[in-house]
Amino acid sequence: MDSLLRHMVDMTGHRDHTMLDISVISAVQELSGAARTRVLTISSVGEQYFVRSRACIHAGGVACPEEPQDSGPGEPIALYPELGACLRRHEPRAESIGADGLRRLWLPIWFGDKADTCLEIVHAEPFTPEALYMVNGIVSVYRNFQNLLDYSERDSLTGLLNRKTFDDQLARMLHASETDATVPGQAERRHHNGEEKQWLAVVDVDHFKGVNDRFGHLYGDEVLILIANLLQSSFRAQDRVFRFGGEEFVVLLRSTNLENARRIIERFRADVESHDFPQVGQVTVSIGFTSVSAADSPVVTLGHADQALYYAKAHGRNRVCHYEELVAGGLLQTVAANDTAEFF
Ligand SMILES: Nc1nc2c(ncn2[C@@H]2O[C@H](COP(=O)(O)OP(=O)(O)OP(=O)(O)O)[C@@H](O)[C@H]2O)c(=O)[nH]1
Repeated sequence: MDSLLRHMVDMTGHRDHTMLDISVISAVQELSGAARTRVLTISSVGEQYFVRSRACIHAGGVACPEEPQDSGPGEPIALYPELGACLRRHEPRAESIGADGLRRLWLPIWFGDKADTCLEIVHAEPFTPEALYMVNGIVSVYRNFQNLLDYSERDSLTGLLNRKTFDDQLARMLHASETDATVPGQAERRHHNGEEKQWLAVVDVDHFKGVNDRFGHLYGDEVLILIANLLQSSFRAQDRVFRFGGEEFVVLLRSTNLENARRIIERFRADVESHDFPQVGQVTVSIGFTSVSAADSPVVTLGHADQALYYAKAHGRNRVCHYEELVAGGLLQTVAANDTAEFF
């Protein structure tokens, strides 16, 4: 019991999803004597579901986060038919015995009818009812605590990440890109497709005050929610989408070349332009984007994207502008920046 309490104290002491993941798999691993425990992210691309390992611990090992690579959304769920059936039927758990004779127990973390996280426990022996009871208890605490963390990290209107989480997510993305650089084959890919970088885009709804003034705040809110949905469906699972407040959104695009970044951002702009917003009709967005480098502070990077955004606003709106291109063309000037502000 001491050990269980110690793990509960550890789990509930974190204010960060990665640390929470690590403490839950450490707890399950130690208390159930598993061969391996993982936290899986479940994502969908179109109609297909995929699983990706987010954190892992082996017997006698140290739990650690697993950074996603850019090779795709993960393994197709078809590789784990029992888990796929469990998710389709909204069941609390699934079990299977692998070719290695080891048992796998999957425990999806359900929030309503959605589960984008799942615990996987690999065990040599069948689970006793006592072990299952304890693991289910840990999973319930994990779910409640994840819910609390989500609540503090997300914008209540759109469900997107909020401004508070931006610096942390940016640092993670830069760290992950450094890790990717050591993956065999990445250097060749860069050589063929142009340099892969991280990108930051600032999205601002055009004439949004007019939407509120003509249709009222409720319809204005609905427009923001629909734009948030379009953002989430336009960008990849590895990218990050934030609402910075008001009608301003920020996207962090992970590891792609300039041509792709421009194409993805432009596609989103066009998606908004062609969307029929109930009652309101057509809405457009202006977007400024820039490359992200570890050498620049988040404030400086945001300042660059903002400069490009204001250029787009001043030159007709409903367009995408690239900061480095505007500077190279003499249309914007870089101004010596410090870490707190940049003026132009
Ligand atoms: N409905 C709604 N409106 C909001 C929210 N947050 C900010 N706003 C409104 O967004 C509007 C932003 O207006 P402005 O900053 O003048 O910009 P704009 O009308 O979009 O014009 P441009 O950006 O120049 O194209 C203001 O009227 C705010 O009151 C929100 O959460 N919901």
